[in-house]
Parts: sequence; structure tokens; C-alpha cells
Amino acid sequence: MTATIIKGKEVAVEIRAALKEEVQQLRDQQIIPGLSVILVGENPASQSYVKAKARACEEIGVASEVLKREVSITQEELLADIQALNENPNVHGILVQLPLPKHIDEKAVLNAIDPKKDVDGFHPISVGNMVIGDECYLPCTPHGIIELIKRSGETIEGKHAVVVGRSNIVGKPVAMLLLQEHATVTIAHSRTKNLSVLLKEADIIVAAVGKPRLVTAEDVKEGAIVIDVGNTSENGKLVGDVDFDSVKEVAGYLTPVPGGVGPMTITMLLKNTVEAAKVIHHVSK
Ligand SMILES: NC(=O)C1=CN([C@@H]2O[C@H](COP(=O)(O)OP(=O)(O)OC[C@H]3O[C@@H](n4cnc5c(N)ncnc54)[C@H](OP(=O)(O)O)[C@@H]3O)[C@@H](O)[C@H]2O)C=CC1
Ligand SMILES: Nc1nc(=O)c2c([nH]1)NC[C@@H]1CN(c3ccc(C(=O)N[C@@H](CCC(=O)O)C(=O)O)cc3)C=[N+]21
Repeated sequence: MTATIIKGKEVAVEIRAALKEEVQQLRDQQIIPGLSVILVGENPASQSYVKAKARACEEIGVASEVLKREVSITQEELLADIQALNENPNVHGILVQLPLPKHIDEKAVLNAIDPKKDVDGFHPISVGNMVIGDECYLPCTPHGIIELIKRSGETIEGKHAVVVGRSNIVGKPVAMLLLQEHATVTIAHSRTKNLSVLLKEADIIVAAVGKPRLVTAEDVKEGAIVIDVGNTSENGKLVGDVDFDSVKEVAGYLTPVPGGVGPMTITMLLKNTVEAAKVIHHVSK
């Protein structure tokens, strides 16, 4: 059996086309959705993500700005930047690119973002609402992953999902969303024993680690849905956590890297930003 490749990029193009129309309707009402991204330092991967986000905004008519800050910025200065964006009526979404330099307390920074503008879904209030299933901005990568699985046509309900990775930005929240979709969820991490045994039982595998070829064909049950979140640069090539060539021979569905989860992450960010503009301006759904 050869896996059906879930082309995240194509799904992203479709969703972005619909968002573009929505933005046009808002613009007709003199509302221009606006996203501000704060980028601290010169991490090349972060620079490239931020560039991709700005390009995507432009494509659909969302106004975006990138506030570039020196790596030496103090926490107080960064908090002041966030405060200004919280108060700026033209800004509907705020994203602080992670990771931040070590001298800055990430929690304090995420806490400072107005939850109404928290389009990343990383504020503790957003996270809490997500966990109890209340309305909130969902974190972009996990939300994109759920959309991709749903669009494969397979149901999530009752399936055993194994999530590898427990970060606050991917592993933990995607596990929570899968649970809300009625999957039976196992979360694995660096201290997990017998990962291969767990993986082999999974109907859905989400690999969010950052270790190329962590998941191989021997780990995967025939017909499983395999979502590869990894984005690692290896010898100048972008690779995921899944050994694509071998796994595609056993999996039922498989996302590629690049062109799988990544483009959906940015698309969900656009979706949240458009939504934030509507909520802030009281535009009915
Ligand atoms: N496509 C996209 O849109 C996005 C892609 N990414 C990519 O996804 C990957 C993960 O990102 P992120 O969650 O931020 O990464 P983190 O480094 O924050 O987390 C990695 C997780 O993997 C676990 N882990 C490490 N080694 C192993 C192992 N050998 N077996 C099982 N688990 C292990 C860690 O466990 P422990 O907690 O015990 O340390 C940790 O929970 C990266 O490649 C990143 O570039 C990230 C965000 C978005
Ligand atoms: N506050 C914050 N929010 C984030 O959402 C956030 C963050 N910080 N820090 C870093 C991670 C990583 N991340 C990615 C987004 C898009 C791709 C993406 O589009 N990847 C493309 C390839 C891009 C390329 O070719 O370089 C793909 O997989 O097809 C990858 C990774 C968001 N993150």
C-alpha cells in the first residue's frame, strides 16, 4: 500500500483564497486586519518564518509589520512594545516569535499580550480556554494539524493517537485538540520507554520532535495517519521527523516536509488574525 500524501500546501491555498474574500469584505467596511510580529535577534530560521508570515499576510490583504529588535533588548523594553501594540487600534493580532533570548522571561512576555489579540494562542488564558473547550484562538500548528486530518476524510473519533513531543507550542496542545475530537491520546517524549511499541499501536501519529528519521516504516501500523511536524535543516535540506520514503509504503496518509504542516501553521495564523479583526470591530459572523 502506498500512502495518500496530505498536501498541506494545497489545502492552505484553498483556505487562504476564502480568507482573502473575507478580508475584502472587511476592507469594504474600512476594516483592515492587522498583524504585528516582534522578532528579537537574528536567528536565521526565525527570520525566514517571519518573512513567510509577512508574505502570506500581503497575499490576502492583511496589513502586517515586523518589529525587529536587537538581541540585547531588555525585558522592560519588550513589554513596553507589547503594551503599545495592545493599545494600537490598527493591530488585531500580536505574535512574538519564539524562542526569545535567555535573559528574557518568555512567560512574562506571553502574559503581557492582550488575549483578544493573542492570535498565536499562547497566552495562559487562551491555553486554559482551549483545555476546557471554550472559545479561544487555537494555537496555529495544532489547529492546522486537526484541519489536515479532517480533510483526509478519516474520522478522529475512537482512534488511538500517539503524539511524540510535549512542547507548549505543538505537542501538548495538539494532544489536547485530538482528545477533544474524541481520540484516545498518548503523549510520548524524551523519557518515554519503548517508543516503537507505542507507535506501532497508533492509528494516528503526530511527530513533533525535531529529530530526522525518528519515525521509520518499522514503527508504523499499516494504514496509519502520519503527521510530520518536524522542520530540521540537514545538509541544507529541510527534513521532518518521519522517514518519508519508507513510511509512505506502510502509512495510509502522510504529510510531506516541506509542504505539509508548515503552510497550514501560517494559514491558521491568518485565520486567527482575520477573526480577531472581526471580534474587535464587532462584525457579526
Ligand atoms: N511545521 C510547523 O509549523 C512547525 C514545526 N515545528 C518543528 O517541530 C519540531 C518540534 O518543535 P517544538 O515542539 O517547538 O520542539 P521542542 O524542542 O520544544 O520539543 C521537542 C519535544 O520532543 C521530545 N523529544 C526529544 N527527543 C526525543 C526522542 N528521542 N524521542 C521522543 N521524544 C523526544 C522532547 O522531550 P522532552 O520534553 O522530554 O525534552 C520535547 O518534548 C521542530 O523540528 C520544529 O522546527 C515547530 C513548530 C511549528
Ligand atoms: N510565536 C511563535 N509562533 C509560531 O508559530 C512559531 C514560533 N513562534 N517559533 C518557531 C515555530 C516554527 N514555526 C513554523 C512555521 C511555519 C513553518 C513552515 O512554513 N514550514 C515550511 C517550509 C519553510 C521553509 O522552506 O523554510 C514547510 O514545512 O513546508 C515552519 C515552522 C512557527 N513557529
